Amino acid sequence: MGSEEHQKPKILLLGTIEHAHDAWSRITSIADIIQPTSTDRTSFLSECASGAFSSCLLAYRTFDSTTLTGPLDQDLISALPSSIKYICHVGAGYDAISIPACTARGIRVSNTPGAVDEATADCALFLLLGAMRNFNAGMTALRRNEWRGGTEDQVKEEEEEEKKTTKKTIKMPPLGRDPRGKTLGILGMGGIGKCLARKVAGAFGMKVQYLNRRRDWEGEKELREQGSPRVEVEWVETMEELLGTSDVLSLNLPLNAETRHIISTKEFAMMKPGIVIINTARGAVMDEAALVEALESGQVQSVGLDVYENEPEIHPGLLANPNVMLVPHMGTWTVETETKMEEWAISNVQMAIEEGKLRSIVPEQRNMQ
Ligand SMILES: O=C(O)C(=O)CO
Repeated sequence: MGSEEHQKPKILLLGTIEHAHDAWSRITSIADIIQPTSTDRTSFLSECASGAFSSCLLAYRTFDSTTLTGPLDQDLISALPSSIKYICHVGAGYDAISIPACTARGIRVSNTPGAVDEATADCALFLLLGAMRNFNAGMTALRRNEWRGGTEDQVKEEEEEEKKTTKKTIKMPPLGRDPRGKTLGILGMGGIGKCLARKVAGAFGMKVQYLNRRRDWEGEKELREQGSPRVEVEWVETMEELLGTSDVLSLNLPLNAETRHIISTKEFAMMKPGIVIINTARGAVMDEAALVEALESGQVQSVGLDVYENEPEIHPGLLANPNVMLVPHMGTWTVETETKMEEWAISNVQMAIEEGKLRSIVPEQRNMQ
């Protein structure tokens, strides 16, 4: 036997292993790890051209490694050595990777779908309640040393004044709305959407309806049979119906060429006036400039956002609006979930090395498995 046959496969590590060290140690025992020395896209492309990664079988990448490589678009995929056969992404959303470019080069891509569901749905729940109850306006007033929009003394003074007259002078955030009995419309009924449906029905007593590319009969049955209390979800056939009859809209669909700006001026006009919108998917599924206008006109009452069109930049119209609750992309930001995501991605690496296939290949490539 030649010595080549005993060589371990090489793995290109884009990003770092933060949590799943035990799982990663299984990989380091069966593969050699190559890490780039470059610090930006230009030098990364030069490093690719220098042959530094030649003979790597697979690339493991984190969401944050985009700051090094930029998006894994056509140019970057073409720069990778032809030995790369798999890209194992840590995260559910893989919009930073051009799947057509990978498919054309025979590169199979995996993501970590189920691992993110609970934490992302919890984040949506937080944003939903915060946006419905106008908590952001009250919380930011407090940080300005104001009590619900005025100093405590001012408020007391104004209360005294109010007793003498019938004049209402106390500055308060507008009254919020209770979620109970309201209708949540979910756009995109995947794992996160279903998890959210279960949570809002159980915790808040909300009604749930959804729009998806296809009606998910199996998912509806699961929700009915496993939900506690029973979760009855209604399927709606059109965007008009979803937007026109939902009190709250949650965006839970992946970002791709078809879903970019799926919510824009025309869709805002179809919405029930005063709707509340939650986005934990990707910023660019909604047209941010159009959202700012819809908030200013009052067509949209309030929003809760975890994701933005040009992260880490946020539209100034969103930052300035007290009816906007903002979280800096922290949907999966928990020890348990980040660990689970890394472990899931590592299980894809292990399967690729040992069995030549992926545990969770992206849906567009199912026929390549
Ligand atoms: O899993 C994802 O796609 C995320 O955005 C987590 O940060």
